[in-house]
Amino acid sequence: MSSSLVPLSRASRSIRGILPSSLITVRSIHLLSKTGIASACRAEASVSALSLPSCRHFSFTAQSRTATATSLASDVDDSRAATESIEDENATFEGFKDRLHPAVYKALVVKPFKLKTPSPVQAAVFDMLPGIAEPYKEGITGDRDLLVKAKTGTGKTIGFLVPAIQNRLAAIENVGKDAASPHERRRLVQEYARHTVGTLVISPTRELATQIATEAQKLCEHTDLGVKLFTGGASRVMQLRNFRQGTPDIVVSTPGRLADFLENESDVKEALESLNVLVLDEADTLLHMGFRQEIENILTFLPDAPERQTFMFSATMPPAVMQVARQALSPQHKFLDIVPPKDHSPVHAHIPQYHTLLDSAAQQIPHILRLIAHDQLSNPGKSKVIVFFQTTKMTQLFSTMLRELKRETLPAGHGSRFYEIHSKKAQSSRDNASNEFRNDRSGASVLVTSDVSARGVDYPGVTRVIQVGVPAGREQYIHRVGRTGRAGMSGRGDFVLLPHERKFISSVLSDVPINHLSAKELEEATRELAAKHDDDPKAFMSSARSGTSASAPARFAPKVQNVVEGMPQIVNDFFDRLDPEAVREVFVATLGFYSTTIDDLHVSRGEVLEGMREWATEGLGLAEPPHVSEAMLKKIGMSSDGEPRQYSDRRRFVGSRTPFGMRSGGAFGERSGGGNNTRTSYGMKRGTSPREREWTRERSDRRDSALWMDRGHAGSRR
Ligand SMILES: Nc1ncnc2c1ncn2[C@@H]1O[C@H](COP(=O)(O)OP(=O)(O)OP(=O)(O)O)[C@@H](O)[C@H]1O
Repeated sequence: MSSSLVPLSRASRSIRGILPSSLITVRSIHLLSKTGIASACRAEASVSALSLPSCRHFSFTAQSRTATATSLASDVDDSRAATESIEDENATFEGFKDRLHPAVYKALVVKPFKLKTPSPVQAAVFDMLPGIAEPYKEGITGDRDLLVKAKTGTGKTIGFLVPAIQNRLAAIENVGKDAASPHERRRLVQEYARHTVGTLVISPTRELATQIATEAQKLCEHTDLGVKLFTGGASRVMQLRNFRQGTPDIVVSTPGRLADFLENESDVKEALESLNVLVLDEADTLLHMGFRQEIENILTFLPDAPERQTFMFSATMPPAVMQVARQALSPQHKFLDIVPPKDHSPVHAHIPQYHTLLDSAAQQIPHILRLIAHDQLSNPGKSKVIVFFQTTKMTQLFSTMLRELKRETLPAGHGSRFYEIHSKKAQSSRDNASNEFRNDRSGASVLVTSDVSARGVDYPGVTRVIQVGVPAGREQYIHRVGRTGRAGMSGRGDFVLLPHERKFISSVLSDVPINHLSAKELEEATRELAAKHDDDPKAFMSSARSGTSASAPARFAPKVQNVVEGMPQIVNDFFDRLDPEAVREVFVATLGFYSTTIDDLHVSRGEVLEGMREWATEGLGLAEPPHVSEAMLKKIGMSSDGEPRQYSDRRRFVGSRTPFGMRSGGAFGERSGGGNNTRTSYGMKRGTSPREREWTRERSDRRDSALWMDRGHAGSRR
């Protein structure tokens, strides 16, 4: 965002934003009171029998039953830092009844949430109520800003929304206390509520912003408060109209759309000038390079501390970002680290994690399919898998391939439902996919996605997260795994690495409890489960029928063993239908990705390039590795001096049919240059996917080719 966004009148103002650390002295130490910690820990006691439909047991592991309050000054004066842990005791929301506003309490406990027990992070925050939700008034002091680190899926959203909502309710209550008449007071309250924003929540992705706004709306159900959502990719006009109707008590936004409105819409700008509470969710992402400048600029439009309270929440807080975070908070802020003192892993111990280092890229697709098959067999009628890929292009290609292959390679076959989310999709299509996956009850669903789904997004009941290839850093790995095992439920993480990515585990994830699983072990485990199914399909599927998640569980093939055994051949035969040009696009995009993560790989650029060449030939059956000019390699930071090796082996798959480098026509405008991949056929040669075959037949039947062209292209436009 350009610096012109900074209003001139405010440009010279002292911004409690991102200032050089030397300009701010961390001078206060604030610890949670003993009672505070005690009740935080009480809340973490064996919590169960919650009535959330998706969450039968919200029980935290023994290791996670300790709240830690650490002074922000600990690096300044270690002797004054403190860590306390208190024994578990049972706790319920009832215990916080006198601290929660009756309307908020009702939303949490009665309807719509029907929760029984606060999570550790919620208990720690609620224990600071009502003080933490006190609106600003002259002379107010105390620990009003919060920096909170708590594991993924532990209810941070409610943790920050409750004090934010209570702050707004209290602020409205304070308006017009000295008014001459009740009528005058009503007028003042209306005026205030209509023209000021109480809380602004900034979130890095549209999906997450939408989810937070929904959660806020539910929490406000028994109040008159209004929730407004600003996100890119949706109609500006509609969002502004919505903002101007009712009251903007809580505004949830992504940074880009917010900056746009602040710059161009004076009423939005003015309403935010008297903001009470700012929440940065996924704070480390927002304060990291990609968003930092935009956030800095947004901060210039908001009041400074202490008028503005700031809450920052995340599951991860790398030291460098922590420094920046501290500078964006008031000196009197509190740091809640809801991670047990000896548990340095930000991932729950109850989520078993496995990594597989593939011997060859040829194993990649079979291994991914086997992991999905293994999940369907391990969780019959309840399988819900998320597969993460490194880039949008890679996500598009694998989404196509997995959909095309599902019928013949997965136990639930055609009944397996696939969803696709990435930034090249139109927002409406992203929203639909997100909602449908969230509500999917097929018991055999798979979301294929890029990192737009890595953080914060809550899909209850995800049984497994599969990460294909190294992510963009340690934090991203943690957040991706955090899409499973949420709210105390079980889950599993699998991480699939190509040979050139082998050093990532030891160099980046050394403190994460991650087990090795060989491709062979998975193969055997899947085979065993398939045999068990085939022995007695009825008994095997009985858990699916008794399970609560699937409404009509997808049925398995009668002989799952045949499916499992036949999969490698089906995959090999499939390569013939792949469009080499699409593989080349993915190849280039992935090299670009590696150029930004090369330090985490601890291998040379030459080795990565070689590894990707093998991926294209061994893994995806190209006759030869894609040609990328030296100039292009230089441009994307992946230039290599090494000689490429000779490729001969897997030419049989495509080489004879489609000369490398020749486009074969492409599928419905969904080719290079991006565009919105609303079709499922990215990466397929024309006429090779069932749907395309069908459409191609249709086309030849019709004389009106123009009509066909319209149909073919319509879906790929935004
Ligand atoms: N006290 C509670 N009891 C039971 N379930 C809860 C409770 N609080 C929140 N949940 C549920 O737990 C799930 C995870 O909550 P939420 O998305 O807020 O987690 P988070 O900590 O923000 O995760 P992430 O770090 O991934 O953003 C949601 O489905 C939410 O409705």
